[in-house]
Amino acid sequence: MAPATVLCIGMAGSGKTTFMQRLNSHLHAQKTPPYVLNLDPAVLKVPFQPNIDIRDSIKYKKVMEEYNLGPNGAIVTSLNLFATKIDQVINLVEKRSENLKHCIVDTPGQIECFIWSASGAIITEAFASTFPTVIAYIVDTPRNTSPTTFMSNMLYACSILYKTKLPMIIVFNKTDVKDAEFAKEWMTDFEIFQQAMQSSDELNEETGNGSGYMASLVNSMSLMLEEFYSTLDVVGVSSFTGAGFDDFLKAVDNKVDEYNEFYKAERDRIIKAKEEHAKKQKQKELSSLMKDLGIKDKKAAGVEVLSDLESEDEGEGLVEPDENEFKAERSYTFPEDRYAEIDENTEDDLQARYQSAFEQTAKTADSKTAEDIAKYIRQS
Ligand SMILES: Nc1nc2c(ncn2[C@@H]2O[C@H](COP(=O)(O)OP(=O)(O)OP(=O)(O)O)[C@@H](O)[C@H]2O)c(=O)[nH]1
Repeated sequence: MAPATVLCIGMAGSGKTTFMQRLNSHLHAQKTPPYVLNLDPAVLKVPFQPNIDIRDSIKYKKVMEEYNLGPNGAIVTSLNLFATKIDQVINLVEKRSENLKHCIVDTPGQIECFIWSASGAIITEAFASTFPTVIAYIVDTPRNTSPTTFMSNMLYACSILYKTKLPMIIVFNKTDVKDAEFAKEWMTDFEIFQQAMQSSDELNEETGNGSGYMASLVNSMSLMLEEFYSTLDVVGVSSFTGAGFDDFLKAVDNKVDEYNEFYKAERDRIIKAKEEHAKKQKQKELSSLMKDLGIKDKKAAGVEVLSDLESEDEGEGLVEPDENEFKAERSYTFPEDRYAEIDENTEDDLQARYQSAFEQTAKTADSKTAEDIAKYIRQS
């Protein structure tokens, strides 16, 4: 069975690393030790034993010096370097997957370095396309008791859901300091949240009596958030005491079911659609190439594969030309004797020509894809 991958994401100081440590020991106590990854290159000490640690292969300080980068640039560059090896990492996890129930991943506190970078997307995608993958969004509960801070944090979580398109669990951490009931209530009862906002000093300071532009904006956004909350599982935990970790694991199981039922199907659909589009594109290119080569005997040339395309896309496929018109139009490209050669070619010979023409097209298509990827990375 494929292990459930939990990506721990959260603002700096929300307690991701401590949460990872507690989750690791909790799973060890249940005799189901997880596979542990640390993807934070800048962390000085990790209080758990990771199976794979980005710091073993990439020295963050050296990256800073060598590329003359600031702290965040160095995190992104370290992740870029790591992303080039992600297939090897996935292979390592896959090799152990038979005996694994969970794979847990710690990420850098600078969320944007991970979520909004090309390498973060590559790493997330590599996991999500191999294992059922869930985001655990860690929230520092005591620091989110103000409705505006709370809502900003939830908007950030929403943008992560939008970017990763993966099932998400909101984990209210540090419940030993502040119980998470207030937050759960805000997420389930819109009126209670509105009341909290109206009596919020923070909001009143800016708008006089909580009724200006800010208040109405916050109101509209909280309506949008209601929709977002309905897709989430919410748990309160204390990474210090270990409270709430059984609930968290139940939420992971729940989200894995959701992943298999909805998210995986959606992912597979997108990947299939992309593959089919690329296939059609290649067939189209091949079709016009065959036309340019002036190959008449479609069957001998092995182009019966085009029949689907021809029926779907009339006029764009390989069209049987009128005999006279064909010769008159193409005579400057292919002299008469060449035509004779084509017509009399054996099936094998034509197949070889077809093959080489196809490879040529494929090469062009690949280099275009590579160019597009480079363009995307440069833009993002
Ligand atoms: N009271 C309490 N403190 C916690 C809990 N979890 C973490 N902390 C404290 O919160 C602070 C930040 O914890 P970290 O685990 O380093 O947070 P992080 O999100 O990994 O931080 P970055 O690596 O900077 O992103 C530390 O002082 C922890 O001791 C908790 O459940 N309860």
